[in-house]
Amino acid sequence: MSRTIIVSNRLPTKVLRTDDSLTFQASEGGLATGLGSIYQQAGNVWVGWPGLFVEDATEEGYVREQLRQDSMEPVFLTEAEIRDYYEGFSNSTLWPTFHYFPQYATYEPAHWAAYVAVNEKFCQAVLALAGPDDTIWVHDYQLLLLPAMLRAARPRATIGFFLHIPFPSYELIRVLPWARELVAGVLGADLIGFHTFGFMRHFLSSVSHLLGFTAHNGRLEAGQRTVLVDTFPMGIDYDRYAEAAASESARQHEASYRQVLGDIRVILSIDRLDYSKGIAERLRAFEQLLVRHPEWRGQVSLIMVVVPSRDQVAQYAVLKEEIDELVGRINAAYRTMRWTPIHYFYRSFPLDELASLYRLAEVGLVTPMRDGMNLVAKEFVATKANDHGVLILSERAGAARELSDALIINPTDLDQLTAALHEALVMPANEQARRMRAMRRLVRQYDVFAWTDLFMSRLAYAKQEQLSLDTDMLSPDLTTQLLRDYHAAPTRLLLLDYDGTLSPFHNDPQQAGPDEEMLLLLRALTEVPQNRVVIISGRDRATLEGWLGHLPVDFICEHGVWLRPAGEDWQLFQALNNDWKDEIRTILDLYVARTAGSFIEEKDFSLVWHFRRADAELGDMRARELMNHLTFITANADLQVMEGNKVIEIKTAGINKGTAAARWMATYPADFLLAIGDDRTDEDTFRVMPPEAYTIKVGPAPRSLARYHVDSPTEVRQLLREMLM
Ligand SMILES: O=P(O)(O)OC[C@H]1O[C@H](O[C@H]2O[C@H](CO)[C@@H](O)[C@H](O)[C@H]2O)[C@H](O)[C@@H](O)[C@@H]1O
Ligand SMILES: O=c1ccn([C@@H]2O[C@H](COP(=O)(O)OP(=O)(O)O)[C@@H](O)[C@H]2O)c(=O)[nH]1
Ligand SMILES: [Mg+2]
Repeated sequence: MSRTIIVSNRLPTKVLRTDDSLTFQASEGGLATGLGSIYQQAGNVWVGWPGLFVEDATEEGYVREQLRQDSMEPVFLTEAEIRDYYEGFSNSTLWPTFHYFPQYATYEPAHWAAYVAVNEKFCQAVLALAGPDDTIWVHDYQLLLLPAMLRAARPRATIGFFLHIPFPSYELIRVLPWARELVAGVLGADLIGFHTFGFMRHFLSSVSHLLGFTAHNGRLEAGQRTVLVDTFPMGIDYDRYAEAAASESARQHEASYRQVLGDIRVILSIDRLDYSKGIAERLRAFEQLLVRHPEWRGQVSLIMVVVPSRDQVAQYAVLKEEIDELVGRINAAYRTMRWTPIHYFYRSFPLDELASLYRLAEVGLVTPMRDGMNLVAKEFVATKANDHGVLILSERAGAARELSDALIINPTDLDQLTAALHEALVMPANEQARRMRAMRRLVRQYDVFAWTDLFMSRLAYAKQEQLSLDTDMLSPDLTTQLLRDYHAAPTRLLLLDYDGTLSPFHNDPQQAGPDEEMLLLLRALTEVPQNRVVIISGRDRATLEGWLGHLPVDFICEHGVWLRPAGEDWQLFQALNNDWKDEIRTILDLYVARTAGSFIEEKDFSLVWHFRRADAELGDMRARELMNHLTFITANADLQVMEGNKVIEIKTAGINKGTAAARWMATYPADFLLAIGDDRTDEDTFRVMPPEAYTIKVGPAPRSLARYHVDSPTEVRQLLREMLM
């Protein structure tokens, strides 16, 4: 049976050492609480760190055994690994960078080395567990390299990746000396998920800048593979929180708190201690509320739960002091014998007590500077069965994309935050109910189970698509077969594309002329009497004639417009007119003016807009725009618009490499047929070839009509050399 292997840095259970014994306790933090509800289904297993340094093999065996009973597989980490990989690279480099606090980031090569090593350790743990049909779902920033590591070991594995924290703008990620490796690591997955479209957009932009891969509609052509990228806002286990809040135990806790508080109204704040959460700013806003609206003194208290987190990381320790100091100062300044402004707890609470706090609170105050999602906001909503209560939510939490009925605030705007607190406290009941009802419906519908289902079904789809369009790599065995057929054939037709096939791409197309090796190879191939060698290219005839005209090869130029069998004169595929050129050239001129680095190439019967030298993203955006523009204009003209590798070409309809290749096969029938090409326009050639022909796609994107693919022109030349041996 196939199952899902969940992999994350932290297991949903953490093991604590108290005096002489070990205790097993639920982990805090959104990832563990969110996914904690689902991993035990259907034989799934969760791989991660149990939060404990084991003392010896016996203890390790014991913990492993205990966790296995709950479908967890521990990855034990040493103190040095936790220092350098977890506190170091994960939480002192990646976390601050991804949350837009680059001033807190450190860049330590030793931390990077540990990060690589621990990702490798996780990889080994997963490989030891995963069968070929299992689905592997990797979570979060601590394991960015893991998808590619797994892919290298298991090329056909089904791998999903989800990032729980923001993905920042390229301008932040580019600062990291390891930016390329990190992004490439994630691309080992078949599907990559983010909480919001904003994070996804930043990721795609970084991939394009760092690795040169572009995406259309969330489909990223990444080297040999297609990777799907999409947004999946994570939900909570709604029923679990709603039930916990309705439980007898939560009611009792609430009643006992109420007894102590009297009729004081409660604002609630819950987070891990983290500078991304805006805790200090929240305290200042509460203080300002007491200053600007003294009527709330003695009436309203802030209950603030701060869960200890990453306390070995310097910035967290600094923040702890700041919060302690602020709370102390505010309480000292305003408290009375019967009223405490801030009830501050620096520890974690079990679910039933947490639920009673949610019940107690009229206002949920969630004000992170940056947050991937923020599940506390959703939990607060889930517990409000009576639709009474107001959520104040930072516009920079992922949750704000969904919970638009909250009071949405900018957490750096202290005045706005203060005003929102006041507004929440005076909001009429019917308005509270209207907002809360809408939010509750959403949180209930898109719960963590819906989230998992959406991700998993999309992952299955990604995999299926990947497999169905897979073109086989031209393996040594297949090469042997090809050579055998070639040598056995009395006549052979070899259709060779030029750019990207015989010759690697060059920034200036006019610099991509043949080198000595290519000329010798082509000459040698034509000297074999059984061979007919055809250069089938999109290029203009003058250029190709200048480069290769002295060789006895056939030419098919301008995508089939101009033809020249070896030793004969140039001829047109059919009579053509050029009346359309002026109008289209005017449009292309506009795109050249608006896209620095792009230019127009004019051929006898076509016009080409090149954007290889433009900024990758801008070029891509303009290309979309131009395609739309041209589709509209060429609809009634007898023209076709073709997208190639960083080019858009406009020419007379009905002629392409395929029509020309078909004419060649009819005119010069051969027993052995070979077509090699790298571009979308070469797909026209592949399409007309009979099934027994050898068709080979060159370069990254493996989705092709060709039967086989090779990596680059280097392999093409190698193959041609072998044909001569
Ligand atoms: O494992 P820790 O270092 O103790 O940190 C706890 C977790 O914090 C982060 O949670 C994130 O995931 C939530 C669910 O998607 C999301 O709501 C929140 O905005 C994120 O910050 C972190 O991403 C996890 O890996 C940690 O385990
Ligand atoms: O005493 C506590 C306080 C909080 N939480 C949980 O910790 C999670 C915090 O997740 P969130 O997405 O809000 O932020 P993160 O800590 O993941 O950045 C929520 O599910 C809370 O219910 C908890 O288990 N015990
Ligand atoms: Mg080409």
